[in-house]
Amino acid sequence: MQHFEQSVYDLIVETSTNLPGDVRKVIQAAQEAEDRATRAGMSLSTIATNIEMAESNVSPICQDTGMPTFVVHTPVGANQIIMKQQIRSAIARATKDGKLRTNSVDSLTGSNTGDNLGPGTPVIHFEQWEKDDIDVRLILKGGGCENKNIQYSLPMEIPGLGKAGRDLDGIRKCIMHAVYQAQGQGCSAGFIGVGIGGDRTTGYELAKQQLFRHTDDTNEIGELRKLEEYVIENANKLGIGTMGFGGAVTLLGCKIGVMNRLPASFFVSVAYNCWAYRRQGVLLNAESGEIKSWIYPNGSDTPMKSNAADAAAEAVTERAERREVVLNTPLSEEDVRSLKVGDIVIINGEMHTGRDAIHHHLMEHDAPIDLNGSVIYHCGPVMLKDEAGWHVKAAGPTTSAREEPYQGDIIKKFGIRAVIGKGGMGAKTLAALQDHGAVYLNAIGGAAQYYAECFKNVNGVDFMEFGIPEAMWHLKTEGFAAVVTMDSHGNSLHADVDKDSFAKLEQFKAPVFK
Ligand SMILES: O=C(O)C[C@H](O)C(=O)O
Ligand code: SF4
Repeated sequence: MQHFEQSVYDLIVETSTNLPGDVRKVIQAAQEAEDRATRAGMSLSTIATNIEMAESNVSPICQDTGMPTFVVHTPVGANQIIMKQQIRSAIARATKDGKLRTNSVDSLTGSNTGDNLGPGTPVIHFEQWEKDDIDVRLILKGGGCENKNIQYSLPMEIPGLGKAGRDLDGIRKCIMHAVYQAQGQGCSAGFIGVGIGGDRTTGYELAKQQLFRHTDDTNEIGELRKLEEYVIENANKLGIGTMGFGGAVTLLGCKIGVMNRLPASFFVSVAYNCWAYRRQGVLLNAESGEIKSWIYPNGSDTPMKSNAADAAAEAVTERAERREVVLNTPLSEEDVRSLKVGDIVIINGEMHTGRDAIHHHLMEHDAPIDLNGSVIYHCGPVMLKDEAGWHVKAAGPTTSAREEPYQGDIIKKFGIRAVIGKGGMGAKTLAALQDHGAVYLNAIGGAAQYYAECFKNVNGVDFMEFGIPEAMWHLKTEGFAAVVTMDSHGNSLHADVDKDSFAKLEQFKAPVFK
């Protein structure tokens, strides 16, 4: 077993940096289905470029490298204690090498362990089997999409869809609602795993297990296969689209499993996974721990299409239809008041990251720097330090909705002019944008390599005590492009898409599976 740790390390790196071939194919099909000249089409092109960049940089596809979750099948008698130790050391090494973000946080103190090890992290499930080899599978599922998991307890009344009973049609309603409620916040277009039955814990486990299925497999249970097909076809009629920008592709995959339940309980548990659907696996020789084969198709065999001629034609169409505005920081009130939903903004100058801990902190304290006219980026990057200083290794946006309780007050208190994030914000922030003169810009979630390239220098950092993802990084920025989705005139693309998709959801009220 002298190679076991190295094999697990290779699995971690591959999972974090090279999206598997079956997932790539589904994303390519989405690119073909979506009109390239729309915001959703453009976002999918950016996603495709990001996938390629991550592979060639051998760097994380998304900066949120998730909760590392291993499922290990071993021959009877294999030493699981040693395997666990080696998995943990492979995790720590991959973190040190910048292949994983420091993602393990003490829930009471908020302190980051710095090596992805701690109570409950990583998650390792062992199972024995009759075979001679060891099968190790890993999924890296990020926090934003994890927050969009949802569990239903039937029978219940589902918003927009009415009564959902303890039958296939009730399950159908739960799943349709699960896709609706995620909107763009879990970095749609996404994949869902559904667990029918079990208790609250095993139901979710079953849902997550579905995410280990191959994208093109077929469900052995006839009625579940039909339900999977129904959901894929109809969830895509909700019009939520990539990043919640509206569009033809909202859901990329749906896998449903079933287990027994207690007479009193009927849970439908849904695990939502973003497009950055990072899961891989290896079959290992149980003697040496060497890799015999990979379980899912290798990403490198499915290059993402980036047709230069198409892209150029697209850019011309784009320019004709949409305004592109270049802004240098600090921004003035006049700069941001002139922006409208749909405009593309290119930012140059200094930008500051700020997410959960910083927003909470700034409510009661002063900022370490002058934030007048500033741009705040909701982002928890992957950073590495060498002799030359800090470097940005991955830096896509995080879900902005979590800052909704603070954002409006923070904008006014410090004179912030632009907030960049993903998934949009609510009514309180929209009102503050209008009052104060500020704008919300939506970046493409998960496109961590694409945005990391825009950061030319790390000018400084504050609040390192909050850990790398939560610290306030001051970054010299060139050519950071994002779309105005909430402006200072009371318009919100997010509110519009939500309202629109809810009206569409209501059309799925009538029974389908009797
Ligand atoms: O933590 C992050 O960087 C992002 C998170 O996965 C999110 O989707 O909000
Ligand atoms: S930022 Fe988006 S792509 Fe990355 S883990 Fe979160 S939900 Fe997934």
